Amino acid sequence: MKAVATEKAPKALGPYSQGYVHNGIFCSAGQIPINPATDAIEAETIAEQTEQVCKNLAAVLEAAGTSFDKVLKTTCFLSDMGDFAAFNEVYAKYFTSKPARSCVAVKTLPKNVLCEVELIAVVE
Ligand SMILES: C=C(N)C(=O)O
Repeated sequence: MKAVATEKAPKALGPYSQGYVHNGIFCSAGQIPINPATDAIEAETIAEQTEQVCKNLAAVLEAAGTSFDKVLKTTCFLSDMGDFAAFNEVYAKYFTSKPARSCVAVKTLPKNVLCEVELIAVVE
């Protein structure tokens, strides 16, 4: 089992890793829209926050030796299901292979962000 760690994605906010690879499978931690260069949340709108989340996921996927086209499943957390359409618009640009997905609205997310996404991908 190998922990994934990259400075191109935000540091963990608590007792967890950015992800783990085991037996050809990568499981990521949930990514929220922190800019890893500044450790700050600069993105404001759901579109901007989704874009930052996807950039962070790109970084952990790369560090794990895989990519968006190898993603099997994502889990998406929104703080407001009213953001569903705007979230999907940005999400669809990155997840072009349309992996399996669950999307739920939750009461609050860490740092009061609007969205968080975690994923499972194949590492070949
Ligand atoms: C942001 C997270 N992934 C967390 O707090 O677990």
